[in-house]
Amino acid sequence: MGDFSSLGLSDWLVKQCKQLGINKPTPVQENCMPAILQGRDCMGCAKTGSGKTAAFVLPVLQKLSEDPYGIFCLVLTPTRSLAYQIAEQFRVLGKPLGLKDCIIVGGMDMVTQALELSNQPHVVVATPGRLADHIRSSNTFSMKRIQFLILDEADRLLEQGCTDFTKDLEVILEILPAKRQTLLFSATLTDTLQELKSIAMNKPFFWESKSETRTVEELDQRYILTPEKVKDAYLVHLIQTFTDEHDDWSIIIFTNTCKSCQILTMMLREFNFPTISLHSMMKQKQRFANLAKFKASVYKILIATDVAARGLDIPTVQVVINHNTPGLPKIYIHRVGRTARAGRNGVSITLVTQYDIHLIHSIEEQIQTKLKEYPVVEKEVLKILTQVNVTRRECEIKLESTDFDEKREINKRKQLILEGKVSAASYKTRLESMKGL
Ligand SMILES: Nc1ncnc2c1ncn2[C@@H]1O[C@H](COP(=O)(O)OP(=O)(O)OP(=O)(O)O)[C@@H](O)[C@H]1O
Repeated sequence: MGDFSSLGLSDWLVKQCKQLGINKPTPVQENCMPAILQGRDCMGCAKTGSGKTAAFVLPVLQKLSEDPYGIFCLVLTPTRSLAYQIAEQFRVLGKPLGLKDCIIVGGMDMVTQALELSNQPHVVVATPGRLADHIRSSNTFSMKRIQFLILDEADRLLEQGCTDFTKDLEVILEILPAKRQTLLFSATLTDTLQELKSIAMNKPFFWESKSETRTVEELDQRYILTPEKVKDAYLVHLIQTFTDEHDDWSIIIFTNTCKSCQILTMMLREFNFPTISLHSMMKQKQRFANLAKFKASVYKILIATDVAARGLDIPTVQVVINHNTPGLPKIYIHRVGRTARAGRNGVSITLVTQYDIHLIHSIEEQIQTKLKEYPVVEKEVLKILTQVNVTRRECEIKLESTDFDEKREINKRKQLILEGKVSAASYKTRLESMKGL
């Protein structure tokens, strides 16, 4: 493996990398960076935690240093926290350039963002929805001269999931110059390859890490077969065991809904575990604050929905627990990829009920790895079963006495209005009936 200089990177950037402990390029960097520096479009597919971010940040910074002007580069990414993480990499590596960046995500003040955009930043990192809102509502900035468009987690941006970015992407692509370099990265590009190729128009250089498995070798992948009713007792038991055995550890627990995230957080706190949550029903500022506290190890346990499944890079995470078995192998790959990053070891434990066994089979088929059973002394779990289930029920009752469900309903309807599926008038009627007016 060569070093960064031999890939064509300038001395000042090699020095910046060294300062951050980035000495040797990872395979995705070694393969994609020369093509990007030559001016080619690029699609890079490499496992989670393999350094895809620096693979695009470094060449962009190099090109920017040769001919600096704003707005030079636009990065699109599916989640708000990822936008901050990517901007941070640009900021740290591009410090000697006096790089100006701007983060455009939902949940933050539009006016401040519009001002920042009109201030000609070199790099804009955005989630598609909010950037499209700015394009629709203002003409104070132009992206006509951008050199780079980067789609991070590109397959997620193009898939039509519960948050559908495709309409916003159309609005954004409309204002970008046809002559630009387009770079697409993800750990799971292959499923949407054809759609992606149509965005990277100019015969993209395609690189995929050659490996039989789709998860990293340093990850120990386990499962626990459990009846639904015993799941939480297993969870509490697992966390207690990790707490007893390790000083320097963090755990991310993934669950399928915001409500479940909230209840599990309340429940683990009742057991005095330092727990914090991250889901889309929380205000943006709260989400950032919680993530920062988790990163700083003030809280050792983060309970999250799939809003945190992709891209988050938190080196201290040693364990990922799937409280529900993910319905799609792709989601599993991203979730467990929050641990065992950049060559470190990690463990993932998926709680599997009898109804989820077929999901595990399709996950195993996709990742080309068999999950191993995680050994647990069942007697110990059964000892705490009643206490855990009673605590959970108490938490459910507590949550029901708050306006959590009402807020959830309001959020759902707002989303439908934004997507044009429901009229504002029918929303108002429903809201009034909910309030008993
Ligand atoms: N050449 C390198 N040597 C050592 N560490 C590196 C190198 N390049 C990147 N890293 C570090 O590896 C970690 C993971 O990188 P990054 O977040 O870019 O992964 P990724 O491939 O984008 O993962 P994901 O698919 O989960 O988003 C980061 O902390 C980053 O600083």
